[in-house]
Amino acid sequence: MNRELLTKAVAELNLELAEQQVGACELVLQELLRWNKKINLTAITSRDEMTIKHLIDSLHLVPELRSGDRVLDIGSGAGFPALVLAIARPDCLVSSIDAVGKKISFQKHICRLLKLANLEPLHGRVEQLAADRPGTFSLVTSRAFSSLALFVELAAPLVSATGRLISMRGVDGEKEAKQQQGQIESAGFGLEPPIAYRLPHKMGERSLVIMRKAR
Ligand SMILES: C[S@@+](CC[C@H](N)C(=O)[O-])C[C@H]1O[C@@H](n2cnc3c(N)ncnc32)[C@H](O)[C@@H]1O
Repeated sequence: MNRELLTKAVAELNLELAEQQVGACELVLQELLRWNKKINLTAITSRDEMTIKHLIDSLHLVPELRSGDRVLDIGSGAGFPALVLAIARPDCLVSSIDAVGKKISFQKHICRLLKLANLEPLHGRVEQLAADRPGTFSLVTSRAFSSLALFVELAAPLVSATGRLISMRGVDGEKEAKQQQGQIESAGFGLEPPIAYRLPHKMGERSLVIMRKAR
């Protein structure tokens, strides 16, 4: 992990991460590289790119969490953003779900290693979770999971009556959200102002599309 890059991003985002939380992020990347030699978990393997595209990108979601949030990260893969959220926000309870067992095994390994009690990695399909735990989560997130419309369709049954959905998207997030505003509203959500940001080292532009359950 590139500590300098991470520390700079933490300061710019006004986050308060203790040394132990920064160390936990470092360990996630170390373990990801180690596991990646045996099972394919990520295509990104350079130190700076992993720091930026996995850790710093995920950190942009941290200020959007409210204390006590019950978060679900759909299609969490090797744990981005779920692992970073759980490390950075011990005041929130994070569940993550992925259909691929080895990805969830990696997240469980990190939980054991870091004694991360506020992360619950679940192996399965989100469609089944919606049937098992309807209306459970105050915030449902995803990154690189699906179209915005499909995310809203799959997340809607899982979110609580006053909950929010946040889709981490590329540069076109705001445009996509406007194009699909009708569908989003018919699913029972209102669009909040999106958040656009740039990753360091010109590694891309990203956006957070935020939707709140309409009363
Ligand atoms: C491109 S990966 C993104 C992983 C991670 N969020 C990231 O940004 O690094 C999408 C993930 O969604 C998972 N996925 C796709 N459909 C799913 C479903 N219906 N239920 C649970 N997971 C699903 C896949 O197994 C895959 O790991």
